Amino acid sequence: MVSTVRILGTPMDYGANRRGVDMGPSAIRYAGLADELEQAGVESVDAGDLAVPRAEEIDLDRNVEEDADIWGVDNAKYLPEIADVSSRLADRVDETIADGEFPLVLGGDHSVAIGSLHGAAREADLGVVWFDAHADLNTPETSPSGNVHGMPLAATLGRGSFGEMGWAHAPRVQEDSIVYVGLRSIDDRERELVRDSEMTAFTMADVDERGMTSVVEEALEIATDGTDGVHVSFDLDVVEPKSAPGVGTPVRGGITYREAHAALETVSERHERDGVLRSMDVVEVNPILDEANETAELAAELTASAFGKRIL
Ligand SMILES: NC(=[NH2+])NCCC[C@H](N)C(=O)O
Ligand SMILES: [Mn+2]
Ligand SMILES: [Mn+2]
Repeated sequence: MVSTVRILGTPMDYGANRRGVDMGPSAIRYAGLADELEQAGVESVDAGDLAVPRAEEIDLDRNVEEDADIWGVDNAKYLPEIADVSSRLADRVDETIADGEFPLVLGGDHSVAIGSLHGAAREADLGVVWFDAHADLNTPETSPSGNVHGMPLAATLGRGSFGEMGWAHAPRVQEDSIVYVGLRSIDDRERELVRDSEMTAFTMADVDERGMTSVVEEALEIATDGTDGVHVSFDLDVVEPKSAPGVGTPVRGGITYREAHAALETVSERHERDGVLRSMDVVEVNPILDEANETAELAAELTASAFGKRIL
Protein backbone atom coordinates (compact mmCIF):
# COMPACT_ATOMS: atom_id res chain seq x y z
CA MET A 1 0.00 0.00 0.00
CA VAL A 2 1.27 3.47 -0.75
CA SER A 3 0.70 6.48 1.43
CA THR A 4 -1.81 9.04 0.25
CA VAL A 5 -1.33 9.76 -3.41
CA ARG A 6 -1.06 13.45 -4.22
CA ILE A 7 -2.08 14.20 -7.80
CA LEU A 8 0.04 16.94 -9.37
CA GLY A 9 -1.39 17.95 -12.75
CA THR A 10 1.19 19.46 -15.07
CA PRO A 11 -0.62 20.68 -18.18
CA MET A 12 2.41 21.44 -20.28
CA ASP A 13 2.86 20.75 -23.97
CA TYR A 14 5.87 22.92 -24.73
CA GLY A 15 8.14 19.89 -24.84
CA ALA A 16 6.05 18.42 -27.65
CA ASN A 17 5.94 21.68 -29.57
CA ARG A 18 2.37 22.54 -28.48
CA ARG A 19 0.34 19.66 -29.73
CA GLY A 20 -2.44 19.20 -27.21
CA VAL A 21 -0.95 17.11 -24.43
CA ASP A 22 -1.56 20.06 -22.12
CA MET A 23 -5.10 18.69 -21.84
CA GLY A 24 -3.84 15.35 -20.55
CA PRO A 25 -4.37 16.00 -16.82
CA SER A 26 -8.06 16.93 -17.21
CA ALA A 27 -8.69 14.03 -19.56
CA ILE A 28 -7.18 11.58 -17.07
CA ARG A 29 -9.27 13.07 -14.26
CA TYR A 30 -12.45 12.85 -16.37
CA ALA A 31 -11.57 9.26 -17.11
CA GLY A 32 -12.08 8.56 -13.41
CA LEU A 33 -8.61 8.53 -11.90
CA ALA A 34 -9.84 9.27 -8.36
CA ASP A 35 -12.40 6.42 -8.50
CA GLU A 36 -9.84 4.05 -9.92
CA LEU A 37 -7.44 4.88 -7.11
CA GLU A 38 -10.19 4.38 -4.56
CA GLN A 39 -10.87 0.95 -6.04
CA ALA A 40 -7.18 0.23 -5.66
CA GLY A 41 -7.65 0.98 -1.98
CA VAL A 42 -5.48 4.06 -1.86
CA GLU A 43 -6.40 7.48 -0.66
CA SER A 44 -5.75 10.34 -3.02
CA VAL A 45 -5.83 14.10 -2.85
CA ASP A 46 -5.88 16.23 -5.95
CA ALA A 47 -3.53 19.19 -5.65
CA GLY A 48 -4.84 20.62 -8.94
CA ASP A 49 -2.73 21.81 -11.80
CA LEU A 50 0.59 23.57 -11.72
CA ALA A 51 0.40 26.98 -13.40
CA VAL A 52 1.87 26.68 -16.86
CA PRO A 53 2.43 29.92 -18.81
CA ARG A 54 -0.28 30.12 -21.44
CA ALA A 55 0.86 30.11 -25.02
CA GLU A 56 -1.09 33.34 -25.56
CA GLU A 57 0.94 35.05 -22.87
CA ILE A 58 4.36 34.20 -24.15
CA ASP A 59 5.98 35.71 -27.14
CA LEU A 60 5.60 32.97 -29.69
CA ASP A 61 7.46 34.94 -32.29
CA ARG A 62 10.40 35.16 -29.98
CA ASN A 63 13.44 34.54 -31.98
CA VAL A 64 15.05 31.22 -31.13
CA GLU A 65 18.28 33.16 -30.93
CA GLU A 66 16.96 34.80 -27.77
CA ASP A 67 16.64 31.37 -26.16
CA ALA A 68 20.09 30.62 -27.40
CA ASP A 69 21.33 33.76 -25.66
CA ILE A 70 19.80 32.67 -22.36
CA TRP A 71 20.86 29.03 -22.42
CA GLY A 72 23.57 28.82 -25.00
CA VAL A 73 21.55 26.33 -27.04
CA ASP A 74 19.45 26.89 -30.12
CA ASN A 75 17.81 23.51 -30.63
CA ALA A 76 15.52 23.11 -27.63
CA LYS A 77 12.11 24.66 -28.24
CA TYR A 78 10.43 26.60 -25.40
CA LEU A 79 13.33 25.93 -23.07
CA PRO A 80 12.68 28.99 -20.85
CA GLU A 81 9.07 27.90 -20.26
CA ILE A 82 10.12 24.33 -19.61
CA ALA A 83 12.81 25.46 -17.16
CA ASP A 84 10.25 27.53 -15.26
CA VAL A 85 7.65 24.73 -15.05
CA SER A 86 10.26 22.09 -14.23
CA SER A 87 11.69 24.02 -11.29
CA ARG A 88 8.27 24.60 -9.80
CA LEU A 89 7.22 20.99 -10.37
CA ALA A 90 10.41 19.74 -8.73
CA ASP A 91 9.59 21.84 -5.63
CA ARG A 92 6.09 20.36 -5.48
CA VAL A 93 7.34 16.79 -5.82
CA ASP A 94 9.96 17.33 -3.13
CA GLU A 95 7.37 18.93 -0.80
CA THR A 96 4.93 16.07 -1.38
CA ILE A 97 7.51 13.49 -0.36
CA ALA A 98 8.55 15.60 2.65
CA ASP A 99 4.88 15.66 3.71
CA GLY A 100 4.79 11.85 3.61
CA GLU A 101 2.60 11.64 0.52
CA PHE A 102 3.21 10.04 -2.86
CA PRO A 103 3.67 12.34 -5.87
CA LEU A 104 1.74 11.26 -8.96
CA VAL A 105 2.51 13.68 -11.77
CA LEU A 106 0.05 13.83 -14.66
CA GLY A 107 1.50 15.19 -17.88
CA GLY A 108 1.71 16.91 -20.07
CA ASP A 109 4.45 15.87 -22.41
CA HIS A 110 7.41 13.82 -21.23
CA SER A 111 9.53 16.88 -20.46
CA VAL A 112 7.59 17.05 -17.17
CA ALA A 113 9.75 14.13 -16.03
CA ILE A 114 12.67 16.57 -15.75
CA GLY A 115 10.86 18.22 -12.83
CA SER A 116 9.53 14.97 -11.32
CA LEU A 117 12.97 13.38 -11.28
CA HIS A 118 14.69 16.50 -10.00
CA GLY A 119 12.23 16.77 -7.13
CA ALA A 120 12.23 13.07 -6.24
CA ALA A 121 16.03 12.91 -6.31
CA ARG A 122 16.72 15.89 -4.07
CA GLU A 123 16.81 13.87 -0.86
CA ALA A 124 17.43 10.39 -2.27
CA ASP A 125 19.48 8.36 -4.67
CA LEU A 126 16.87 7.50 -7.25
CA GLY A 127 16.43 4.58 -9.65
CA VAL A 128 14.22 5.01 -12.69
CA VAL A 129 12.06 2.63 -14.72
CA TRP A 130 11.22 4.37 -17.98
CA PHE A 131 8.34 2.84 -19.98
CA ASP A 132 8.54 4.31 -23.46
CA ALA A 133 8.68 3.57 -27.16
CA HIS A 134 11.43 6.22 -27.28
CA ALA A 135 14.73 6.64 -25.47
CA ASP A 136 14.25 10.38 -24.73
CA LEU A 137 18.03 10.72 -24.46
CA ASN A 138 18.66 13.35 -27.11
CA THR A 139 20.55 16.48 -26.17
CA PRO A 140 19.92 19.76 -27.98
CA GLU A 141 23.06 18.84 -29.90
CA THR A 142 21.67 15.52 -31.20
CA SER A 143 17.91 16.11 -31.34
CA PRO A 144 16.39 15.87 -34.82
CA SER A 145 13.28 17.79 -33.73
CA GLY A 146 14.33 20.28 -31.05
CA ASN A 147 11.43 18.96 -28.95
CA VAL A 148 12.42 18.71 -25.31
CA HIS A 149 10.12 15.71 -24.69
CA GLY A 150 12.75 13.74 -26.58
CA MET A 151 15.44 14.92 -24.10
CA PRO A 152 14.31 14.46 -20.46
CA LEU A 153 16.80 11.72 -19.56
CA ALA A 154 19.68 13.69 -21.07
CA ALA A 155 18.52 16.67 -19.02
CA THR A 156 18.38 14.64 -15.80
CA LEU A 157 21.85 13.23 -16.44
CA GLY A 158 23.22 16.69 -17.22
CA ARG A 159 24.42 15.66 -20.65
CA GLY A 160 25.54 18.12 -23.31
CA SER A 161 24.40 21.64 -22.64
CA PHE A 162 22.10 20.40 -19.83
CA GLY A 163 25.23 20.05 -17.70
CA GLU A 164 25.09 23.80 -17.08
CA MET A 165 21.41 23.81 -16.13
CA GLY A 166 20.89 23.25 -12.43
CA TRP A 167 17.12 22.96 -12.80
CA ALA A 168 17.57 19.98 -15.13
CA HIS A 169 20.57 17.99 -13.94
CA ALA A 170 19.72 15.71 -10.99
CA PRO A 171 23.04 14.28 -9.81
CA ARG A 172 21.42 11.74 -7.50
CA VAL A 173 20.03 9.88 -10.52
CA GLN A 174 22.85 7.64 -11.68
CA GLU A 175 22.98 6.32 -15.19
CA ASP A 176 23.34 2.68 -14.15
CA SER A 177 20.13 2.91 -12.12
CA ILE A 178 18.00 3.81 -15.15
CA VAL A 179 16.15 1.07 -17.00
CA TYR A 180 14.09 1.35 -20.17
CA VAL A 181 11.17 -0.92 -20.95
CA GLY A 182 9.46 -1.11 -24.35
CA LEU A 183 11.89 0.77 -26.62
CA ARG A 184 11.28 0.54 -30.35
CA SER A 185 11.94 3.96 -31.88
CA ILE A 186 15.38 5.46 -31.42
CA ASP A 187 17.01 8.18 -33.53
CA ASP A 188 20.28 7.33 -35.24
CA ARG A 189 22.49 9.50 -33.09
CA GLU A 190 20.52 8.55 -30.01
CA ARG A 191 21.19 4.86 -30.63
CA GLU A 192 24.91 5.46 -30.04
CA LEU A 193 24.08 7.32 -26.84
CA VAL A 194 22.00 4.43 -25.51
CA ARG A 195 24.57 1.83 -26.53
CA ASP A 196 27.44 3.74 -24.97
CA SER A 197 25.53 4.45 -21.77
CA GLU A 198 25.38 2.47 -18.54
CA MET A 199 21.61 2.33 -18.70
CA THR A 200 19.82 -0.96 -19.18
CA ALA A 201 17.52 -1.11 -22.18
CA PHE A 202 14.77 -3.71 -22.47
CA THR A 203 13.47 -3.26 -26.00
CA MET A 204 10.26 -4.71 -27.43
CA ALA A 205 12.34 -7.66 -28.58
CA ASP A 206 13.22 -8.39 -24.94
CA VAL A 207 9.57 -8.13 -23.97
CA ASP A 208 8.69 -10.60 -26.78
CA GLU A 209 11.34 -13.00 -25.72
CA ARG A 210 11.09 -12.93 -21.95
CA GLY A 211 7.59 -11.74 -21.20
CA MET A 212 6.65 -8.52 -19.45
CA THR A 213 6.62 -9.77 -15.87
CA SER A 214 10.15 -11.07 -15.98
CA VAL A 215 11.42 -7.92 -17.71
CA VAL A 216 9.84 -5.61 -15.14
CA GLU A 217 11.03 -7.71 -12.21
CA GLU A 218 14.58 -7.41 -13.47
CA ALA A 219 14.14 -3.71 -14.24
CA LEU A 220 13.14 -3.18 -10.62
CA GLU A 221 16.09 -5.21 -9.36
CA ILE A 222 18.45 -2.93 -11.27
CA ALA A 223 16.69 0.32 -10.36
CA THR A 224 16.56 -0.54 -6.65
CA ASP A 225 20.16 -1.71 -6.43
CA GLY A 226 22.07 0.90 -4.42
CA THR A 227 19.26 3.46 -4.51
CA ASP A 228 16.76 4.72 -1.92
CA GLY A 229 13.70 4.39 -4.14
CA VAL A 230 12.38 4.17 -7.67
CA HIS A 231 10.58 6.58 -9.95
CA VAL A 232 8.31 5.05 -12.58
CA SER A 233 7.86 7.19 -15.68
CA PHE A 234 5.09 5.89 -17.91
CA ASP A 235 4.82 7.32 -21.43
CA LEU A 236 1.53 6.09 -22.89
CA ASP A 237 3.17 5.66 -26.28
CA VAL A 238 4.86 2.52 -24.94
CA VAL A 239 1.44 0.92 -25.51
CA GLU A 240 0.37 -0.32 -28.93
CA PRO A 241 -1.35 2.60 -30.75
CA LYS A 242 -4.49 0.50 -31.33
CA SER A 243 -5.03 0.54 -27.56
CA ALA A 244 -3.54 3.99 -26.94
CA PRO A 245 -4.27 6.15 -29.98
CA GLY A 246 -4.21 9.44 -28.09
CA VAL A 247 -0.47 10.13 -28.11
CA GLY A 248 1.57 12.58 -30.17
CA THR A 249 4.29 10.22 -31.33
CA PRO A 250 2.66 6.79 -31.85
CA VAL A 251 4.86 3.88 -32.92
CA ARG A 252 3.36 0.57 -33.85
CA GLY A 253 4.48 -2.68 -32.32
CA GLY A 254 3.98 -1.56 -28.74
CA ILE A 255 3.04 -3.46 -25.61
CA THR A 256 -0.49 -4.81 -25.46
CA TYR A 257 -3.23 -3.70 -23.11
CA ARG A 258 -2.62 -6.77 -20.94
CA GLU A 259 1.16 -6.37 -20.96
CA ALA A 260 0.74 -2.79 -19.79
CA HIS A 261 -1.37 -3.93 -16.85
CA ALA A 262 1.02 -6.78 -16.09
CA ALA A 263 3.92 -4.31 -16.07
CA LEU A 264 2.33 -2.05 -13.50
CA GLU A 265 0.93 -4.93 -11.45
CA THR A 266 4.49 -6.16 -11.18
CA VAL A 267 5.56 -2.73 -9.96
CA SER A 268 2.84 -2.70 -7.31
CA GLU A 269 3.64 -6.24 -6.14
CA ARG A 270 7.22 -5.27 -5.63
CA HIS A 271 6.16 -2.11 -3.84
CA GLU A 272 3.89 -4.06 -1.51
CA ARG A 273 6.86 -6.23 -0.57
CA ASP A 274 9.42 -3.55 0.16
CA GLY A 275 8.00 -0.09 -0.46
CA VAL A 276 10.34 0.76 -3.33
CA LEU A 277 8.16 3.23 -5.21
CA ARG A 278 8.93 6.87 -4.49
CA SER A 279 7.20 8.78 -7.28
CA MET A 280 5.54 8.31 -10.65
CA ASP A 281 4.52 10.19 -13.72
CA VAL A 282 2.01 9.35 -16.42
CA VAL A 283 2.60 11.36 -19.57
CA GLU A 284 1.88 12.07 -23.23
CA VAL A 285 -1.92 11.55 -23.21
CA ASN A 286 -3.16 13.78 -26.01
CA PRO A 287 -6.96 14.23 -25.97
CA ILE A 288 -6.98 15.96 -29.37
CA LEU A 289 -5.68 12.83 -31.01
CA ASP A 290 -7.60 10.39 -28.81
CA GLU A 291 -10.70 8.37 -29.57
CA ALA A 292 -13.45 9.08 -27.02
CA ASN A 293 -10.92 9.52 -24.22
CA GLU A 294 -9.80 5.92 -24.52
CA THR A 295 -6.12 6.65 -23.87
CA ALA A 296 -6.88 8.75 -20.80
CA GLU A 297 -9.07 5.90 -19.49
CA LEU A 298 -6.21 3.52 -20.03
CA ALA A 299 -3.88 5.91 -18.19
CA ALA A 300 -6.26 6.02 -15.21
CA GLU A 301 -6.67 2.23 -15.16
CA LEU A 302 -2.96 1.59 -15.44
CA THR A 303 -2.23 3.99 -12.62
CA ALA A 304 -4.64 2.02 -10.44
CA SER A 305 -2.78 -1.17 -11.32
CA ALA A 306 0.46 0.46 -10.21
CA PHE A 307 -1.16 1.19 -6.85
CA GLY A 308 -2.49 -2.29 -6.29
CA LYS A 309 -5.81 -2.67 -8.12
CA ARG A 310 -6.34 -6.32 -9.00
CA ILE A 311 -8.86 -8.30 -11.02
CA LEU A 312 -9.87 -10.46 -8.05
N1 LIG B 1 8.37 11.59 -25.05
C1 LIG B 1 8.25 11.37 -26.33
N2 LIG B 1 7.10 11.05 -26.86
N3 LIG B 1 9.34 11.52 -27.08
C2 LIG B 1 9.39 11.39 -28.49
C3 LIG B 1 10.76 11.73 -29.01
C4 LIG B 1 10.84 11.58 -30.50
C5 LIG B 1 12.22 11.83 -31.10
N4 LIG B 1 13.18 10.86 -30.61
C6 LIG B 1 12.72 13.23 -30.79
O1 LIG B 1 13.65 13.40 -30.05
O2 LIG B 1 12.16 14.19 -31.28
MN1 LIG C 1 8.80 9.65 -23.69
MN1 LIG D 1 7.54 8.11 -26.15
